[in-house]
Amino acid sequence: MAVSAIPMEYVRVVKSATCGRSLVFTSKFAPGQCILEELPCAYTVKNDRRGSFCDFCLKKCSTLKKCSRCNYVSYCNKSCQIGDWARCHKQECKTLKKIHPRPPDLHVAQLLSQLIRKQSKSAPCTQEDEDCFPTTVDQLESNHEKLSDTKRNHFESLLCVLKQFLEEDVLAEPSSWLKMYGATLCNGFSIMDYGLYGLIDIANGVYLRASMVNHSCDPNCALVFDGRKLQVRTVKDVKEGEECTISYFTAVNYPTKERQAFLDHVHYFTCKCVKCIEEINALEPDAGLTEEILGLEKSKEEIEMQIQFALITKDWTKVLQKFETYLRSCLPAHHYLLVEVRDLAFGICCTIESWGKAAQMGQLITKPNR
Ligand SMILES: C[S@@+](CC[C@H](N)C(=O)[O-])C[C@H]1O[C@@H](n2cnc3c(N)ncnc32)[C@H](O)[C@@H]1O
Repeated sequence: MAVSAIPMEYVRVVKSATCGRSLVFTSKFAPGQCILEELPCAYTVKNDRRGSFCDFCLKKCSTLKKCSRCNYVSYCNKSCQIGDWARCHKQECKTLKKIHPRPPDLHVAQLLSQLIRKQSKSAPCTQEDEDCFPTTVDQLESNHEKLSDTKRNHFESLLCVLKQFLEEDVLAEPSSWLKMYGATLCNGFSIMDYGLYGLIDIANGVYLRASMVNHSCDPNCALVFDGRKLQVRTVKDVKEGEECTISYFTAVNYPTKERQAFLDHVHYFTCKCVKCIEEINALEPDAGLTEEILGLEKSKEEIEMQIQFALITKDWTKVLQKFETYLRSCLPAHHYLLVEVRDLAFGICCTIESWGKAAQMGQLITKPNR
C-alpha cells in the first residue's frame, strides 16, 4: 500500500531542551492539516479484536478467512494474506499453530518478535545526528532501565513465547530484548477504529517517524488512523518553529498532579509541557497527594496484569480482592482512578456472570454523574 504524498518537510526533527528529540513545524498550518503520514514498522491485532479485523490491512470485515495452517490469523482477501505472509506470517505461522494455550498477551510477544527480527536484519545504528528521523527501532527511546517490577515481570513472562517465535532466527542476545520491550512501551501506538460506541483500540503498532512526537497536555495535533495507516493532523492554528505535540492519553482534563503521576508511572517521564509547567508554578506545594496517586497508579498496573493472568488461571476472586485498595480509598467518588478501576471490576463481574456484583459496580461508576 502506498502512503500518499505528505512531504516529510512539513515537520523536522530537532533536539529539544527538555524532552529529547522533538518535531517542529516547518511552516504555519491551519487546523486539519495532515503533517505526517506513515505505515507501521511492526503491528499486531489485539487478542480481543481477533476475528473482526484483518491481520494485514486492519480493516473491519465480516467475511474474514482464517489461515488454514495456524487457524489463528485471518484476512479479508487473498491479497492481504499474501501481503502478511511476506510481512511476518511466514515466520510466525508454525509457532502460532504450536502454542497452546494461547496467552492473552500473545499479540505483545508477536509484536516484540517482529521488532527483534527486523532489528537483527538492520545494520547497527551508527548515526550520531539527533536531528534525523529514526530508521531503525534501536534509535527509539526505550526507558528500559526505569521499568517497574510489574513490567519487568511481564517481560519475563513473555520470554517463553518469544523464544518460540524466534527460535528459527539467528538473533542477538535475549539481554537486548528488554530494551526492545521498553521501546514498544515508550513508542507503541494503540491503533484505533470507530466502533459502535466510539473509538476502540484494535491493534498495537510501532511507527518510527511518529515516535518523534512528544506529549503535551494541551496538544496541537491528534492522531487519525485509516486501517494501519497513521496520520498526524493539526487540531489548531500552528506557527513555523512551534513544537508538534499529541496527547499520550485521553485524560488531559484531569488535574495537573494526576496527569503528572499518570505520565510518570505509565510513561516514565515527568511532563514538561507548557500547560504542566504553567499549572505547577501556580500550585501550592502538596507532595502527599502525588504520593498517594502514584501508589494507586502502581496497584492499578498490577491489577491490569493480574487480569491478564486471571484470564488463564480463572482466579477471579484474587483479582477482585485487589480492587479493595481502590474501593476503600479516600479519593473522591468521581476520581478517574476509581472510575477506571471500577470499570475493570465491572468487566470482570460480567465475565464471571456475577450479575449482582456487576450491577453494584455499575451503580458506583454512574453515581457521581447522577
Ligand atoms: C515517544 S518518545 C518521543 C520522542 C523522544 N523525545 C525521543 O527523543 O525519542 C517519548 C519520550 O519523549 C520524552 N517526552 C515526550 N513528551 C514529553 C513531555 N511532555 N515532557 C517531558 N518529556 C517528554 C520522554 O522522555 C518520553 O519517554
